[in-house]
Amino acid sequence: MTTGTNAPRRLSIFGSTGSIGQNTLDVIQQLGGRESYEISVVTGNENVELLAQQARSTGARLAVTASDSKYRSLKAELSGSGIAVAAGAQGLAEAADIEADWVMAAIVGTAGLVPTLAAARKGAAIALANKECLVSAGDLFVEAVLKGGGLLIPVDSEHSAIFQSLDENQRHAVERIILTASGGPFRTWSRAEMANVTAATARAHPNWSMGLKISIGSASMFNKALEMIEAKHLFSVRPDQIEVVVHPQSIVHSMVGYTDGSIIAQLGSPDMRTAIGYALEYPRRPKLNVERLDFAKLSRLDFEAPDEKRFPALRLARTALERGGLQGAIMNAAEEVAFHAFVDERIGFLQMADIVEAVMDRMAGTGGAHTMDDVFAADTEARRLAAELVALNEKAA
Ligand SMILES: NC(=O)C1=CN([C@@H]2O[C@H](COP(=O)(O)OP(=O)(O)OC[C@H]3O[C@@H](n4cnc5c(N)ncnc54)[C@H](OP(=O)(O)O)[C@@H]3O)[C@@H](O)[C@H]2O)C=CC1
Ligand SMILES: CC(=O)[C@@H](O)[C@H](O)COP(=O)(O)O
Ligand SMILES: [Mn+2]
Repeated sequence: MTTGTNAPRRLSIFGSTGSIGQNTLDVIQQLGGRESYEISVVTGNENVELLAQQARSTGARLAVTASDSKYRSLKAELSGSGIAVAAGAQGLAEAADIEADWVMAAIVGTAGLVPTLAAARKGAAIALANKECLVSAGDLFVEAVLKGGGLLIPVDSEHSAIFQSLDENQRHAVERIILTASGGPFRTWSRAEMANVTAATARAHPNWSMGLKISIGSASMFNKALEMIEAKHLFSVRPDQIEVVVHPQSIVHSMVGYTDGSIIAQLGSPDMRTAIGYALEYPRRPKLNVERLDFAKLSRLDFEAPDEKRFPALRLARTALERGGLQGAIMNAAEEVAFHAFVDERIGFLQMADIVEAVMDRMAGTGGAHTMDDVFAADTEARRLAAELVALNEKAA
């Protein structure tokens, strides 16, 4: 995990062109940029102009686009730079293979699983923004990190908050973890009002500026559903120890409840750079230029119970946690298909949960998650079933 006494740490940013990726590069810049760190790899997908710009400004050794069809334009953008270029699944495998001490896992969706797993197996410290890795591969992913000898440092704001609030010496006294949820743009809306919303409305998060998938997930609360499962694997807690509370201001990022009744929370402005900086410099805290909370100006902090009738995703997460095995992989895969179908206007907003639930129920008898092949097979079958349901829905409409 270290390169030697004085050598700069080598960092790879998977998903550097996205919201988390750009925030990561901002944090790296704030903390000294090329004077402090060496950038091994930057990866993106469609946005090769930005990727090339990032590769040049960071002096990365390798730039990878996940899209085979973008290889030539990335190559052209970086001609004469001396930066190696690769593409597709092979390119992502190369990205994971290059020596790195720390990897930001910020590719969106299940596409992030294979390269992140490969980097974990090589022993890099994994700063995990991509929650889908853990929801899908769960304990197998954690095992790979442990076997690789690296660290797993949560970046998701709630899990970073819990990580920061968990005292390892008090582990035995952890009673519950409390995930905060903003409630998204439809927090107060009825199901009838949500029925016809568009992706443009659903993606408008009240507090955070994020990529499309997670923003839609906040609106449907599937983001919180994924986070419940992510929490189980990160913190080895029982499902009944995981609570969700709606907190519309997104100032309290999450909390840990202890057996003496104490609650330890982490608070801050809704800015992912704090969690990213914490993961980058862990166990030290860096000095970051992010907005400071002014308690005199915060008029109020509200908390309310989540409504699982209006937001069934939370109930589905409980079901997945209770059923265990491959249900996380199944829920994750079906949700990804349903998300794309909603964005493509093939299904309505409320149908996302209907489809995920139907796929989970149909696959409730699937065996355990013993190997990664089990995970990939469950993922494939869940996607097939979800796609079938999307098509059926279109026919009926
Ligand atoms: N945004 C946030 O504040 C938070 C995000 N997260 C998690 O972090 C992850 C990233 O989120 P976010 O930054 O918002 O997402 P974005 O959509 O903003 O960025 C996604 C990144 O993944 C790349 N990408 C897209 N499709 C593929 C693919 N098939 N293969 C490889 N790379 C691909 C994109 O490339 P390109 O843009 O070039 O097409 C981009 O670099 C998600 O798992 C999310 O849940 C967690 C907490 C907060
Ligand atoms: C920044 C972050 O971690 C997101 O997951 C964010 O918290 C989404 O908020 P909600 O899902 O609570 O709306
Ligand atoms: Mn989160």
